[in-house]
Amino acid sequence: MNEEFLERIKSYIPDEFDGFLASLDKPLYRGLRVNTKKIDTDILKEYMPVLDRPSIFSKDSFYVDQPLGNHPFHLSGAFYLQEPSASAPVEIMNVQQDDIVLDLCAAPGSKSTQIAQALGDNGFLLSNEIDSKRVKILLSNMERMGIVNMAVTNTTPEIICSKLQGCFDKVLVDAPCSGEGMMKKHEIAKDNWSLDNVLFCAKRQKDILSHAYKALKKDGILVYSTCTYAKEENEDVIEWFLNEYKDMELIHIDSSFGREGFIPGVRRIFPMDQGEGHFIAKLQKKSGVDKKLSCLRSASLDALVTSFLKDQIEKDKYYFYTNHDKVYLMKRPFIDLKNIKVLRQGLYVGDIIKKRFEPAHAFYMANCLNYLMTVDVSIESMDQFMHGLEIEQETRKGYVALCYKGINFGFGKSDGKRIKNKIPKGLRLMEGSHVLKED
Ligand SMILES: C[S@@+](CC[C@H](N)C(=O)[O-])C[C@H]1O[C@@H](n2cnc3c(N)ncnc32)[C@H](O)[C@@H]1O
Repeated sequence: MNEEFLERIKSYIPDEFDGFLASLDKPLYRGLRVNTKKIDTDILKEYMPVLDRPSIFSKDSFYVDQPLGNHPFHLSGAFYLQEPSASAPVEIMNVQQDDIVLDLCAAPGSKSTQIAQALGDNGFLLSNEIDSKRVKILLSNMERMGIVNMAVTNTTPEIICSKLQGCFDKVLVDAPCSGEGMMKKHEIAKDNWSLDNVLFCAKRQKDILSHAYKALKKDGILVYSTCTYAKEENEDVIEWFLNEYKDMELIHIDSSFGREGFIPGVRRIFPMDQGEGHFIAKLQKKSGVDKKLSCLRSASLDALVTSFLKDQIEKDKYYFYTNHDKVYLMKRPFIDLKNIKVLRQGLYVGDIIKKRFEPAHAFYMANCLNYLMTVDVSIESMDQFMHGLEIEQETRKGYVALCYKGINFGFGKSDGKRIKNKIPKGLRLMEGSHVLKED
């Protein structure tokens, strides 16, 4: 471990330095957060007795020890694997059902999916990620979790915030940082630590915050978080921000977890606080404008699409958007995002291909649509399906949503006796890897 880094930590917490050192040899804290958009937490607890240690950082979250990537409820998006303290920033944000939220540094999406599950039918989340590879992972996590009222964009904070000035009730800046709280996870970070990198990150964080400021509406809330301990990237950035933007006010965080940071009101989580480490500050913008996002009219649909939708969901409840034969759906009007690089807005319903409509996997991942045709399968059939195989099951002919214990994990096309596999190749399990049997 880098000596200079350790000396700095010692200067921050001299009385607890030994505890900090001891924490580095302990296993990582692991956790999961229930996706309450897909399953009720009490029901999931019944199915998964392993969920017996609630997280101290947010409701619907638990400490877990074992790897659960192939658990049927993970594959179906009923939970998200998230280090427990990483859920604290969104808990502190206190998202309301109708909020319009911007997550400015969003990939891979642990906090975006957490924000989305707190929003109601009128709420909207814009998840932006600057990195063109990471944004694809973000989108696939949003799809797996079945998020409907959202957009995933791939641009800079400067572009997104200047085009949508004064539009957001809440903005999350979960900033790129030197990642000191991740050193246990990434061995490489231990050797790569340098003060130059800390200072480089601090400069970038200030830049991102100055853009985030523009996106906030009057009275809007900004949550700033990092997973690093460096004061230069945490308290110093917030002091700079408050000094630079006089209408920003620090809101005192008074949570039951973590501890007060090195300026009053901000929160720090050290590994001795039952999570790997985070810094959180909450601020409110006291002046400025309050603009509404400009909305689009719901698209009129081709007859092919209408007849597909009538067969699958109660179509009249939703708003639609079409682009080059692709169809998307939301529970609220679509947003005008012209001149912004958008990967997705809304739930991808499918494509018109020649004279037929081909549904998309994403469409069948949102449990909240109340699909008219679902089929619940055994864990063995789910395993077969996740390997791209057909399954034998009597159902009505046509497209069916496939569920495990009522939670959607994909779809297939049935001839009445067999269901043809429609799980995208990239999501299938590899040979030798299997859907976990529940404990
Ligand atoms: C700490 S991670 C975000 C984690 C995410 N919020 C989550 O909970 O899953 C920071 C993200 O900021 C992105 N990033 C890097 N440089 C950036 C910049 N200059 N502006 C905005 N985002 C940047 C990184 O690609 C990375 O995905």
